[in-house]
Amino acid sequence: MPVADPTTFTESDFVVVANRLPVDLERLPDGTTRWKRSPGGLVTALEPILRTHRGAWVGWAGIADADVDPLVDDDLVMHPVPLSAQEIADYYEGFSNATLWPLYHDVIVRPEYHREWWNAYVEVNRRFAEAAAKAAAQGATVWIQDYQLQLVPKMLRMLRPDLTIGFFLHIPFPPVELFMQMPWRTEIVDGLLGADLIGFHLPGGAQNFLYLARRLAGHQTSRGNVGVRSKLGVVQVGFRTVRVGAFPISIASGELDEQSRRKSIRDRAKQIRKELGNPKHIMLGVDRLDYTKGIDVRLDALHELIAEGRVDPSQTVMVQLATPSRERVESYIHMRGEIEKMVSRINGEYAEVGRPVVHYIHRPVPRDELIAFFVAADVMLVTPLRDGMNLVAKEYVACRSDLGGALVLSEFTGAAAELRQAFLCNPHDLENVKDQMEAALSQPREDGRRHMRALRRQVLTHDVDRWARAFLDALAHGGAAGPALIAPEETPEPELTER
Ligand SMILES: Nc1nc2c(ncn2[C@@H]2O[C@H](COP(=O)(O)OP(=O)(O)O)[C@@H](O)[C@H]2O)c(=O)[nH]1
Ligand SMILES: O=P(O)(O)OC[C@H]1O[C@H](O[C@H]2O[C@H](CO)[C@@H](O)[C@H](O)[C@H]2O)[C@H](O)[C@@H](O)[C@@H]1O
Repeated sequence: MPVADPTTFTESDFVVVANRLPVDLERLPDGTTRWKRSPGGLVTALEPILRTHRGAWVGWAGIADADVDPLVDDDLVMHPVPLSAQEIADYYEGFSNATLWPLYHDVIVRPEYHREWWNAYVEVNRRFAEAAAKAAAQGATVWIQDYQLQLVPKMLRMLRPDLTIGFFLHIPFPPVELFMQMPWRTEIVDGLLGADLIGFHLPGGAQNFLYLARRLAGHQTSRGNVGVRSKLGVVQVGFRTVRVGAFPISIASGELDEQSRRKSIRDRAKQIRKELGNPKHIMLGVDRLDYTKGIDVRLDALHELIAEGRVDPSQTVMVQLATPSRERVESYIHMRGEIEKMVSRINGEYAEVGRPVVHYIHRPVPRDELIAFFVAADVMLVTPLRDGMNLVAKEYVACRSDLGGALVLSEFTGAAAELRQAFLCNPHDLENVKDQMEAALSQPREDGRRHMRALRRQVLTHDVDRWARAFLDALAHGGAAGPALIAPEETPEPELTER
């Protein structure tokens, strides 16, 4: 990737600010470095958008103390924000991923609250705000992403009042009772309110935030429910109007549909089936190795289904692709051990030599290989205990132009609100997960085609471009409250502004 001369940069009219750049710098054992694609759905979703907008991306390069100049790749300008090893420990692994991540994912793991982590979070958010202020042209639009950067909207507004500022949260915004645990709860709500528009995946997250803006921060807010890509909520912050809305993210579904039809991918899918021993059923899981994803849930369910004779281990294989993630955070280390024990246990009890029941891969696989797995899989298992959206579920559907396959999908994902024809399951109810897995495995072909057709209609008509356009249009047409927003039933209730 070419490294550009920083003196040649002009400031950009459109800037995305995210914890990670779309590429990570990797240090190789011989001391040299190379760039590789960053993990996760945020990068998958935003990279194509930013390339079409010819914008700039401000983010961390993924390793400690990397003092890297701005880079250009195909018209996309990237501004690396350096983090020290201590800041990675306190801001990224600590406050972002051992405080906010578990708190916002229904406290599946107990969040830890440490003042030094918070201090690092404030400090690093300030650095991102300063980098964004430098990258943005006069009057530019700046779109800040996700829970790692919730203080940036307010900090950036103070530095650059000329900017239009959007914020999007990619993970769930928690119920009020949980958010109230946070010792710095008011600072976070105030930080977000620096934006002109705050976006969530689902209306529920937006409602939770509106309540907090009223009860915790003492601002007047609109009444009535927030809609999906419509009917925004309003928070009146002094003379400024902040809008709050629901914008479910998606994928570049048309492009993925096309890629998955390629002969090379179809051939590879057939070869995968052969390499797996031509089983009758292939079940697939694709996740970052994260305790929110419910990988343990699907392994437990498979184990019991085999033990009860409802799944035949000589005819069924499960492939679990688990990308390494946040590997130094204690809860992730623990979970990896548990999952690997479960995989060994199932194989120990039911595999034959040369024929494992569960194939477990703990490293990222190339994109084309992943698409071939989606094409090959008869049943896709997406069983998170909580997930903001889950793009994998949408990717599977986009890859099934053959109308084959079945999707088992947790009700606790954002995607479940849109993919109603999936085999929806409650991951906290193991019997229900087992029933839905069994139903997906034995679904009659014609029913499967009908379900997949409906799922594909949803995913292909609601792609990532539509998501970005809906958010950016709402951001551009902000300003003073529009006529729909000052309707009588949305007049703020004075009594609710009490602390
Ligand atoms: N190329 C590649 N992409 C992966 C792999 N594992 C996961 N992904 C991608 O990472 C993204 C995960 O997004 P999502 O399901 O929303 O979950 P998130 O990890 O919590 O952001 C999807 O676009 C996946 O296709 C892998 O092994 N290789
Ligand atoms: O950057 P990491 O710590 O390695 O984590 C990867 C990303 O994980 C999260 O993704 C979320 O965003 C997806 C797209 O909106 C959504 O589908 C998914 O449900 C979320 O979990 C995280 O929010 C990103 O910031 C991370 O980069």
